[in-house]
Amino acid sequence: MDTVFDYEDIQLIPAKSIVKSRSECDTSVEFGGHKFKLPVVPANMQTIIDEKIAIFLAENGYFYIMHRFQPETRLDFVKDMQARGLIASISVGVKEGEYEFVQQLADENLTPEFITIDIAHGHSNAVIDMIKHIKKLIPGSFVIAGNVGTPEAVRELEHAGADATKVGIGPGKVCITKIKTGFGTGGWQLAALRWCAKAASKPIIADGGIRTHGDIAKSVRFGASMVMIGSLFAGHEESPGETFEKDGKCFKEYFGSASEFQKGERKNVEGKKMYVEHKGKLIDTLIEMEQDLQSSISYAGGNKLKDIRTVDYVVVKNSIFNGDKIY
Ligand SMILES: NC(=O)C1=CN([C@@H]2O[C@H](COP(=O)(O)OP(=O)(O)OC[C@H]3O[C@@H](n4cnc5c(N)ncnc54)[C@H](OP(=O)(O)O)[C@@H]3O)[C@@H](O)[C@H]2O)C=CC1
Ligand SMILES: Nc1nc2c(ncn2[C@@H]2O[C@H](COP(=O)(O)O)[C@@H](O)[C@H]2O)c(=O)[nH]1
Repeated sequence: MDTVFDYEDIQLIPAKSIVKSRSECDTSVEFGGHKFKLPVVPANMQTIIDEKIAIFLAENGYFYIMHRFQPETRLDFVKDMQARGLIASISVGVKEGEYEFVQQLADENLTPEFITIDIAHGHSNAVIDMIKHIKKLIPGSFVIAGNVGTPEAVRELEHAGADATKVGIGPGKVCITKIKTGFGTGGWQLAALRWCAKAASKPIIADGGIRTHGDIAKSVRFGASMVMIGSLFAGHEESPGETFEKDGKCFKEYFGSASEFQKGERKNVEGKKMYVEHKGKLIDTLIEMEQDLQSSISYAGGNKLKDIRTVDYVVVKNSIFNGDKIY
């Protein structure tokens, strides 16, 4: 591991533009055999995505991953999405009941297009066993496994059969893993992504720590095929979190999947809750993300997402915000 840095420490260096308009730049990405409008996926968390949002995203060409916190609804969810002709993309854990759920999918001949194994410490035999279980029973599903933060973990999960790995332990906005345990990639997530991407032979999802739209381009530059985002997707009109009003302003709750609010108990808590100012419609954020990424591609001197992959960059420790606030 050489120098470490995070998103705010990096600036990408512009190259001569080859387009007349940013609208010529194509932000689409191929992932798991499907084409999506953006290399971005809202976090599979209960205050970020629900069934309505999943349908909206799938119908409009965006990737989504449904969370796993209403386990009893997942079978019908898969059936419903596929009956609509939409991609079914679900999450699973690693406890005993999850093995039975995968068996149930197989028994009913259901093959969700994507299954994400959503565990805090993904570099474990528990995840390796679940990858093997899914691949044995539902070989047609594209399996995303995580979360991890080292090249060894990426290699082991890929070797076990994962089709993609998710990188990010502790960089999330409502994450307290780094404080509670002393471990993780919080504060150096972008460098960890680069470290992992160098070892990967399959796609990587960068997960957590995205604070600005420019961070999406930086993730792509450092090896991400897809970028998972929580806080920037919280607080929308459609967001599932509860609305809260203070001093005439509207806020929505955003809480961690390992918070007491998700777990319903204070045991092994590694997440917290915050209130995010109301942001308007989800589609407006997605459109702005697309426009900003088109602009990034033009600054990269190209017209496709992959043109960002090869741009030069500089490390400007703690200086790029220069006191500016983003939003
Ligand atoms: N990306 C991140 O940085 C983090 C994300 N999260 C999110 O929180 C949610 C809950 O995660 P998680 O607690 O894994 O899920 P679960 O509560 O479903 O736990 C999964 C299993 O793994 C065990 N487990 C949990 N943490 C560890 C660990 N550090 N080492 C060994 N075994 C462990 C649990 O047992 P037991 O509970 O008895 O230990 C349980 O058997 C997920 O959605 C996850 O993505 C949570 C923390 C960090
Ligand atoms: N350590 C924890 N990480 C969590 C928890 N719940 C979710 N997450 C991770 O955060 C990202 C979203 O990060 P953001 O910076 O975009 O807001 C999410 O995808 C998970 O990987 C938690 O309780 N503890």
